[in-house]
Amino acid sequence: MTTTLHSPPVASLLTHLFADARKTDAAVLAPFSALPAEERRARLDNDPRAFYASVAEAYLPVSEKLGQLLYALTRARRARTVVEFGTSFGISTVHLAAALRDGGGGRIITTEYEASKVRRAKEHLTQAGLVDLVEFRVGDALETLRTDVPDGIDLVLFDGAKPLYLPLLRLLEPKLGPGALLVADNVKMSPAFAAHLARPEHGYVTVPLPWEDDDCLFAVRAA
Ligand SMILES: C[S@@+](CC[C@H](N)C(=O)[O-])C[C@H]1O[C@@H](n2cnc3c(N)ncnc32)[C@H](O)[C@@H]1O
Repeated sequence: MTTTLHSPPVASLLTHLFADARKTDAAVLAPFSALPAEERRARLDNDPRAFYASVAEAYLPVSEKLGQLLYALTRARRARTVVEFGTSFGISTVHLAAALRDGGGGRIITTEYEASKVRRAKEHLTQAGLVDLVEFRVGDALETLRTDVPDGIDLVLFDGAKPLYLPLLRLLEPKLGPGALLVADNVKMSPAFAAHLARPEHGYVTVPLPWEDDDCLFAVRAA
């Protein structure tokens, strides 16, 4: 028996997308990577909209490991409702949607600034045979997720502009179901978000994922 994640159309699409991402991102991000660390940090923190527009050709995907974890968590949670902040070209969305398919269905609401990225993400989800599970919202997540988000969210992936992690969490908190799962990538760049989750009175149990090449945080809404 094979999962949707490992089935031929999805597995070969992901192999191709990860390979293209390695090649494309190295080229697109080269000028940014050449800047001093402080300058890179300032660009990301001060004007994330301009930063993401300047690298709109880059995938900036989750790692293969994090993709596998997203699939596993979505299945384990028996998720029906998933929210994703940061669609890009849809690599993480494919993992989440494959898990929903294997778990019996559901809906991913995913949101992205760049309309050109959403077009490509839709193509990828269509190639994977998973597009029916995904609702794409184009625009700033703080606006696109302000309305029409159902109660009882099972899992949220935070993978967009880091200064928005905490405001978005606050926006979505009333909609989180008991035991909801949160996964945040590059969380060191969002210390206020990590600090909010770490305070016992906020009701989360958090686990940093100890991956040397990535800084992800996993949290459960436990109370
Ligand atoms: C790290 S990439 C997402 C990668 C994607 N999750 C994947 O694994 O393929 C971040 C994306 O979030 C988008 N983004 C950043 N801030 C956003 C915001 N405030 N609203 C909507 N999209 C945003 C960027 O344009 C970029 O494409």
